[in-house]
Amino acid sequence: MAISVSEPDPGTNQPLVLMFGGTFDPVHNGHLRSALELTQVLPVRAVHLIPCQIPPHRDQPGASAEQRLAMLQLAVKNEPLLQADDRELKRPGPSWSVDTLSSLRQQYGAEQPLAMVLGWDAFMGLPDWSRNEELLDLAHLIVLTRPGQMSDASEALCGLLENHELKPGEQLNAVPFGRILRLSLPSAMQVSATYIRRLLGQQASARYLLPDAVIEFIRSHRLYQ
Ligand SMILES: Nc1ncnc2c1ncn2[C@@H]1O[C@H](COP(=O)(O)OP(=O)(O)OP(=O)(O)O)[C@@H](O)[C@H]1O
Ligand SMILES: O=C(O)c1ccc[n+]([C@@H]2O[C@H](COP(=O)([O-])O)[C@@H](O)[C@H]2O)c1
Repeated sequence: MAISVSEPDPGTNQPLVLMFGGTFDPVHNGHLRSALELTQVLPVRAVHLIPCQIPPHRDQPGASAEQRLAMLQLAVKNEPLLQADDRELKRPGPSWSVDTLSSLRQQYGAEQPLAMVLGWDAFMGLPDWSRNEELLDLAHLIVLTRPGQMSDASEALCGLLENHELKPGEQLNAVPFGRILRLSLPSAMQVSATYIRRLLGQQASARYLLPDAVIEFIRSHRLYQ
Protein backbone atom coordinates (compact mmCIF):
# COMPACT_ATOMS: atom_id res chain seq x y z
CA MET A 1 0.00 0.00 0.00
CA ALA A 2 1.49 3.34 -1.01
CA ILE A 3 2.01 5.92 1.71
CA SER A 4 0.35 9.28 1.30
CA VAL A 5 2.92 12.04 0.75
CA SER A 6 0.85 15.23 0.87
CA GLU A 7 1.21 17.27 4.02
CA PRO A 8 -2.00 19.13 4.84
CA ASP A 9 -1.93 22.85 5.52
CA PRO A 10 -2.80 23.74 9.10
CA GLY A 11 -6.57 23.86 9.38
CA THR A 12 -8.77 26.14 11.38
CA ASN A 13 -9.59 23.84 14.28
CA GLN A 14 -13.19 23.51 13.14
CA PRO A 15 -15.09 20.57 14.60
CA LEU A 16 -14.78 17.35 12.60
CA VAL A 17 -17.15 15.91 10.03
CA LEU A 18 -17.20 12.12 10.33
CA MET A 19 -18.04 9.52 7.69
CA PHE A 20 -19.19 6.23 9.24
CA GLY A 21 -19.85 3.83 6.36
CA GLY A 22 -21.18 0.33 6.57
CA THR A 23 -23.39 -2.34 5.16
CA PHE A 24 -25.67 -1.81 8.18
CA ASP A 25 -27.47 -5.12 7.60
CA PRO A 26 -28.90 -4.18 10.09
CA VAL A 27 -27.54 -1.15 11.99
CA HIS A 28 -27.00 -2.04 15.66
CA ASN A 29 -26.04 -0.52 19.00
CA GLY A 30 -22.32 -1.16 18.37
CA HIS A 31 -22.49 1.29 15.44
CA LEU A 32 -24.88 3.69 17.15
CA ARG A 33 -23.19 3.89 20.52
CA SER A 34 -19.81 4.36 18.78
CA ALA A 35 -21.18 7.19 16.62
CA LEU A 36 -22.68 8.92 19.63
CA GLU A 37 -19.61 8.47 21.84
CA LEU A 38 -17.39 9.89 19.08
CA THR A 39 -19.38 13.13 19.41
CA GLN A 40 -18.72 13.04 23.17
CA VAL A 41 -14.96 12.43 23.09
CA LEU A 42 -14.03 14.53 20.02
CA PRO A 43 -15.16 17.93 18.70
CA VAL A 44 -17.66 16.80 16.03
CA ARG A 45 -20.20 18.78 13.99
CA ALA A 46 -21.82 15.85 12.12
CA VAL A 47 -21.58 12.09 11.73
CA HIS A 48 -22.69 10.85 8.30
CA LEU A 49 -23.82 7.24 8.62
CA ILE A 50 -23.69 5.97 5.05
CA PRO A 51 -25.09 2.60 3.97
CA CYS A 52 -23.26 1.18 0.96
CA GLN A 53 -25.10 0.42 -2.25
CA ILE A 54 -23.35 -2.66 -3.49
CA PRO A 55 -20.85 -3.88 -0.92
CA PRO A 56 -17.68 -4.12 -3.01
CA HIS A 57 -16.13 -6.76 -0.82
CA ARG A 58 -18.66 -9.20 0.65
CA ASP A 59 -21.85 -11.24 0.12
CA GLN A 60 -24.95 -9.32 -0.80
CA PRO A 61 -26.95 -8.11 2.23
CA GLY A 62 -30.12 -9.77 3.54
CA ALA A 63 -32.03 -6.46 3.41
CA SER A 64 -32.30 -4.17 0.37
CA ALA A 65 -30.43 -0.87 0.22
CA GLU A 66 -33.70 0.99 0.83
CA GLN A 67 -34.49 -1.18 3.87
CA ARG A 68 -31.00 -0.72 5.34
CA LEU A 69 -31.38 3.05 4.89
CA ALA A 70 -34.87 3.01 6.45
CA MET A 71 -33.55 1.13 9.52
CA LEU A 72 -30.74 3.65 9.87
CA GLN A 73 -33.21 6.55 9.63
CA LEU A 74 -35.31 5.03 12.41
CA ALA A 75 -32.22 4.47 14.55
CA VAL A 76 -30.87 8.04 14.39
CA LYS A 77 -34.19 9.85 14.69
CA ASN A 78 -33.89 12.50 17.44
CA GLU A 79 -30.04 12.45 17.46
CA PRO A 80 -29.25 15.74 15.70
CA LEU A 81 -25.54 15.07 15.12
CA LEU A 82 -26.15 11.63 13.59
CA GLN A 83 -27.33 11.75 9.97
CA ALA A 84 -28.52 8.84 7.83
CA ASP A 85 -26.90 9.76 4.50
CA ASP A 86 -28.08 8.16 1.25
CA ARG A 87 -25.33 9.46 -1.06
CA GLU A 88 -23.91 6.00 -1.82
CA LEU A 89 -27.39 4.72 -2.67
CA LYS A 90 -27.81 7.49 -5.23
CA ARG A 91 -24.55 6.56 -6.96
CA PRO A 92 -24.67 3.65 -9.40
CA GLY A 93 -22.12 0.85 -9.11
CA PRO A 94 -19.96 -0.27 -6.20
CA SER A 95 -19.68 2.12 -3.25
CA TRP A 96 -15.98 2.93 -3.17
CA SER A 97 -15.17 4.88 0.01
CA VAL A 98 -12.71 7.10 -1.85
CA ASP A 99 -15.60 8.44 -3.99
CA THR A 100 -17.73 9.03 -0.90
CA LEU A 101 -14.93 10.94 0.81
CA SER A 102 -14.43 13.02 -2.36
CA SER A 103 -18.10 13.89 -2.32
CA LEU A 104 -17.96 14.93 1.36
CA ARG A 105 -14.76 16.91 0.71
CA GLN A 106 -16.54 18.73 -2.13
CA GLN A 107 -19.55 19.44 0.09
CA TYR A 108 -17.60 20.82 3.04
CA GLY A 109 -14.55 22.38 1.32
CA ALA A 110 -10.78 21.93 1.52
CA GLU A 111 -10.29 23.32 5.05
CA GLN A 112 -12.86 21.17 6.83
CA PRO A 113 -11.34 18.49 9.08
CA LEU A 114 -12.91 15.26 7.78
CA ALA A 115 -12.43 11.73 9.12
CA MET A 116 -13.53 8.28 8.05
CA VAL A 117 -14.48 6.02 10.97
CA LEU A 118 -13.94 2.29 10.69
CA GLY A 119 -13.59 -0.67 12.99
CA TRP A 120 -10.27 -2.48 13.37
CA ASP A 121 -11.66 -5.40 11.31
CA ALA A 122 -12.44 -3.09 8.39
CA PHE A 123 -9.05 -1.34 8.78
CA MET A 124 -7.34 -4.74 8.36
CA GLY A 125 -8.80 -4.90 4.84
CA LEU A 126 -7.66 -1.40 3.83
CA PRO A 127 -4.71 -2.53 1.64
CA ASP A 128 -7.27 -4.08 -0.77
CA TRP A 129 -9.53 -1.03 -0.98
CA SER A 130 -9.99 0.85 -4.22
CA ARG A 131 -7.50 3.75 -4.71
CA ASN A 132 -6.53 3.39 -1.05
CA GLU A 133 -3.47 5.60 -1.55
CA GLU A 134 -5.84 8.59 -1.97
CA LEU A 135 -7.79 8.09 1.27
CA LEU A 136 -5.43 9.95 3.59
CA ASP A 137 -5.20 12.86 1.14
CA LEU A 138 -8.95 13.27 1.57
CA ALA A 139 -9.55 12.52 5.23
CA HIS A 140 -8.22 11.30 8.55
CA LEU A 141 -8.92 7.73 9.64
CA ILE A 142 -10.40 6.97 13.05
CA VAL A 143 -9.91 3.27 13.77
CA LEU A 144 -12.14 1.92 16.52
CA THR A 145 -10.52 -0.85 18.53
CA ARG A 146 -12.37 -3.32 20.70
CA PRO A 147 -10.81 -5.42 23.46
CA GLY A 148 -10.20 -9.01 22.41
CA GLN A 149 -10.69 -8.20 18.73
CA MET A 150 -7.26 -6.87 17.79
CA SER A 151 -5.41 -8.98 15.26
CA ASP A 152 -1.93 -8.06 14.09
CA ALA A 153 -1.67 -5.41 11.40
CA SER A 154 0.13 -6.33 8.16
CA GLU A 155 3.47 -4.77 7.30
CA ALA A 156 1.74 -2.28 4.99
CA LEU A 157 -0.65 -1.16 7.74
CA CYS A 158 2.15 -0.93 10.33
CA GLY A 159 4.00 1.36 7.87
CA LEU A 160 0.89 3.45 7.43
CA LEU A 161 0.41 3.77 11.21
CA GLU A 162 4.06 4.68 11.70
CA ASN A 163 3.80 7.53 9.20
CA HIS A 164 0.36 8.86 9.98
CA GLU A 165 -0.60 8.07 13.56
CA LEU A 166 -1.61 11.12 15.56
CA LYS A 167 1.17 12.11 17.96
CA PRO A 168 0.47 12.67 21.66
CA GLY A 169 -0.70 16.25 22.18
CA GLU A 170 -1.84 16.65 18.53
CA GLN A 171 -5.49 17.45 17.80
CA LEU A 172 -7.20 15.61 14.95
CA ASN A 173 -9.09 18.73 13.91
CA ALA A 174 -5.96 20.90 13.68
CA VAL A 175 -5.47 19.72 10.06
CA PRO A 176 -8.10 18.73 7.47
CA PHE A 177 -6.78 15.22 6.55
CA GLY A 178 -3.87 12.82 6.73
CA ARG A 179 -3.77 11.49 10.32
CA ILE A 180 -4.78 8.17 11.85
CA LEU A 181 -6.30 7.95 15.32
CA ARG A 182 -6.73 4.59 17.05
CA LEU A 183 -9.49 4.91 19.58
CA SER A 184 -10.97 2.59 22.16
CA LEU A 185 -14.36 4.02 23.09
CA PRO A 186 -15.67 3.72 26.67
CA SER A 187 -18.55 1.35 25.84
CA ALA A 188 -17.09 -0.60 22.93
CA MET A 189 -19.44 -3.52 22.23
CA GLN A 190 -18.86 -6.97 20.77
CA VAL A 191 -22.19 -7.03 18.90
CA SER A 192 -22.15 -7.65 15.13
CA ALA A 193 -24.82 -7.69 12.45
CA THR A 194 -23.84 -11.29 11.67
CA TYR A 195 -24.72 -12.31 15.24
CA ILE A 196 -28.03 -10.44 15.06
CA ARG A 197 -28.96 -12.08 11.74
CA ARG A 198 -28.07 -15.46 13.23
CA LEU A 199 -30.29 -14.87 16.28
CA LEU A 200 -33.19 -13.74 14.11
CA GLY A 201 -32.72 -16.71 11.78
CA GLN A 202 -33.19 -18.95 14.84
CA GLN A 203 -36.31 -16.99 15.89
CA ALA A 204 -34.40 -15.83 19.01
CA SER A 205 -34.77 -12.31 20.41
CA ALA A 206 -32.16 -9.70 19.47
CA ARG A 207 -33.63 -7.18 21.88
CA TYR A 208 -31.20 -4.68 23.49
CA LEU A 209 -28.64 -5.23 20.72
CA LEU A 210 -30.39 -2.76 18.39
CA PRO A 211 -33.15 -0.17 18.76
CA ASP A 212 -36.69 -1.46 19.28
CA ALA A 213 -37.87 0.58 16.27
CA VAL A 214 -35.40 -1.32 14.07
CA ILE A 215 -36.51 -4.66 15.53
CA GLU A 216 -40.10 -3.72 14.72
CA PHE A 217 -39.11 -2.80 11.13
CA ILE A 218 -37.33 -6.15 10.74
CA ARG A 219 -40.39 -7.97 12.09
CA SER A 220 -42.90 -6.17 9.89
CA HIS A 221 -40.78 -6.67 6.74
CA ARG A 222 -40.00 -10.31 7.62
CA LEU A 223 -36.25 -9.77 7.26
CA TYR A 224 -33.49 -12.22 8.21
CA GLN A 225 -35.86 -15.18 8.72
N1 LIG B 1 -19.74 -3.45 17.60
C1 LIG B 1 -19.16 -2.51 16.85
N2 LIG B 1 -18.63 -1.42 17.42
C2 LIG B 1 -18.01 -0.47 16.65
N3 LIG B 1 -17.87 -0.55 15.31
C3 LIG B 1 -18.38 -1.61 14.69
C4 LIG B 1 -19.05 -2.65 15.42
N4 LIG B 1 -19.45 -3.60 14.53
C5 LIG B 1 -19.04 -3.16 13.32
N5 LIG B 1 -18.39 -1.99 13.41
C6 LIG B 1 -17.80 -1.20 12.34
O1 LIG B 1 -18.87 -0.50 11.70
C7 LIG B 1 -18.62 -0.41 10.28
C8 LIG B 1 -19.79 -1.00 9.53
O2 LIG B 1 -19.88 -2.37 9.86
P1 LIG B 1 -20.94 -3.38 9.30
O3 LIG B 1 -22.11 -2.68 8.76
O4 LIG B 1 -20.26 -4.38 8.42
O5 LIG B 1 -21.39 -4.10 10.68
P2 LIG B 1 -20.97 -5.51 11.24
O6 LIG B 1 -21.65 -5.67 12.54
O7 LIG B 1 -19.46 -5.68 11.21
O8 LIG B 1 -21.65 -6.44 10.14
P3 LIG B 1 -21.39 -7.94 9.70
O9 LIG B 1 -21.39 -8.78 10.93
O10 LIG B 1 -22.52 -8.20 8.75
O11 LIG B 1 -20.04 -7.94 9.00
C9 LIG B 1 -17.29 -1.14 10.02
O12 LIG B 1 -16.25 -0.16 10.01
C10 LIG B 1 -17.16 -2.05 11.24
O13 LIG B 1 -15.80 -2.32 11.53
O1 LIG C 1 -13.73 1.47 -1.04
C1 LIG C 1 -13.43 0.27 -0.89
O2 LIG C 1 -12.69 -0.35 -1.67
C2 LIG C 1 -14.02 -0.47 0.30
C3 LIG C 1 -13.72 -1.81 0.53
C4 LIG C 1 -14.27 -2.42 1.65
C5 LIG C 1 -15.09 -1.70 2.51
N1 LIG C 1 -15.34 -0.41 2.23
C6 LIG C 1 -16.24 0.38 3.12
O3 LIG C 1 -15.94 0.15 4.47
C7 LIG C 1 -17.13 0.33 5.25
C8 LIG C 1 -17.29 -0.84 6.21
O4 LIG C 1 -17.51 -2.01 5.46
P1 LIG C 1 -18.31 -3.23 6.10
O5 LIG C 1 -18.05 -4.40 5.21
O6 LIG C 1 -17.72 -3.46 7.45
O7 LIG C 1 -19.74 -2.84 6.13
C9 LIG C 1 -18.26 0.47 4.23
O8 LIG C 1 -18.57 1.85 4.12
C10 LIG C 1 -17.67 -0.05 2.94
O9 LIG C 1 -18.23 0.56 1.78
C11 LIG C 1 -14.83 0.22 1.17
